[in-house]
Amino acid sequence: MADSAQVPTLVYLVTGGCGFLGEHIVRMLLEREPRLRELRVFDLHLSSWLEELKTEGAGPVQVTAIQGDVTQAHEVAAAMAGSHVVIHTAGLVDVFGKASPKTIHKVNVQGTRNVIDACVQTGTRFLVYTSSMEVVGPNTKGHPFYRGNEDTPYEAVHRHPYPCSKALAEQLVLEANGRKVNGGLPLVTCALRPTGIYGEGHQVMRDFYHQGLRFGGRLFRAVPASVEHGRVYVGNVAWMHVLVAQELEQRAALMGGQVYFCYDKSPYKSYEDFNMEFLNPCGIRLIGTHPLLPYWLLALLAALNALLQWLLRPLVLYTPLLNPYTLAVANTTFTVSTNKAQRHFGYKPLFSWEESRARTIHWVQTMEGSAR
Ligand SMILES: NC(=O)c1ccc[n+]([C@@H]2O[C@H](COP(=O)([O-])OP(=O)(O)OC[C@H]3O[C@@H](n4cnc5c(N)ncnc54)[C@H](O)[C@@H]3O)[C@@H](O)[C@H]2O)c1
Ligand SMILES: CC(C)CCC[C@@H](C)[C@H]1CC[C@H]2[C@@H]3[C@H](O)C=C4C[C@@H](O)CC[C@]4(C)[C@H]3CC[C@]12C
Repeated sequence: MADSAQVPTLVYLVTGGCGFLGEHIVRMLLEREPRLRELRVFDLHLSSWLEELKTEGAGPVQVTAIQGDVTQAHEVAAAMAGSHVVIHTAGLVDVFGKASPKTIHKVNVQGTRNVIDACVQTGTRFLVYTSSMEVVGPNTKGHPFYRGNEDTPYEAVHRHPYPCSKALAEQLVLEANGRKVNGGLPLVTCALRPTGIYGEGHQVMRDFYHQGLRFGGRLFRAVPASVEHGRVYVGNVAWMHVLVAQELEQRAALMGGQVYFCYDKSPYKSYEDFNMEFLNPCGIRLIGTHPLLPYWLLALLAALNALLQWLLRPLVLYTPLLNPYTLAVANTTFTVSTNKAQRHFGYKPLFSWEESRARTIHWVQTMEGSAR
């Protein structure tokens, strides 16, 4: 990337730019990448805020909305032609059985292969991939990963289609580092592994909030408070993506082919206790200091849900929050403690915990159908 502090020259492409994380990345790039000339937002479904951004919020940057499908190689290549950096965040995030394993594989693995091939074909040299903590774990054996880092040994065993697909896609991205792109220069790739992302726009938080409202302002504890679940604020995840994209050229030898957990100062808590940091100030209480139902009963209910999903599939899509996989993830300690991103590219969280919390609470309070 040419050093062009005065004249913006860079063209970025963000796949999945209309999603929860994608929107934050798009807005962060517009705020924090002064070298940006054009920002291409590629997504299967284009959002209405993009139109507003194009007319009002983008300043001198040209924002180009591209409705497209990452599973279609020609669409990806056409969108990518002439871009310098790709942030590939599009993905099918499904742990509830909404999509078939085949579709998850197609979008997450074949889609990523198409992005890599398009880089090679069009001469795009820098690729940042949104991976996931799930590439590591929790594993199917329920082993805890307690404040581990990128080098912590852990038996990564995947069976669920989502983590399987993310692990395969990440591997493709890392293996592609150094591949020659059109023009003869090497591709530089990097993968970011967020833990559970929270913040403005988080669908699962929205679901828990509405469930709490339906139960008269109450949620019932299902996971022991002692199980730690890693969480990271969406603004900090977006900032990490932008920083990696900015630093990849200068630090290609160090950063190329590397993985980084996404982290910030969010506290270590159980999944439910963490959610209560936001839902409590919005009028929702978590009932019980211990899970109200014993684990064996929850496991039975989860298995029953899985059976019902299978039986009902020909008639209706039954996708409850509780299934054997979500129960296992929520009940297994998985937290991260690392400074690799700081050492390699100077990352520091842009948002403090207090700010992340305040922004998320404000979003819940102003959500459609909220109690206020
Ligand atoms: N949400 C989390 O907690 C979390 C944690 C770790 C990693 N991730 C990863 O972050 C990325 C973004 O996740 P998110 O939570 O913002 O999900 P999201 O569903 O809100 O966003 C994904 C976006 O990708 C788009 N997309 C899906 N299929 C597509 C296709 N075939 N072609 C083009 N676009 C397509 C969707 O329309 C959507 O806008 C994913 O790759 C996910 O695996 C998410
Ligand atoms: C016992 C149940 C009632 C609790 C249900 C909570 C469950 C829906 C939550 C718990 C943990 C959540 C996952 C976790 O934060 C990390 C990720 C990684 C990311 O790549 C995709 C989302 C995912 C799987 C979260 C999904 C929702 C989970 C399972």
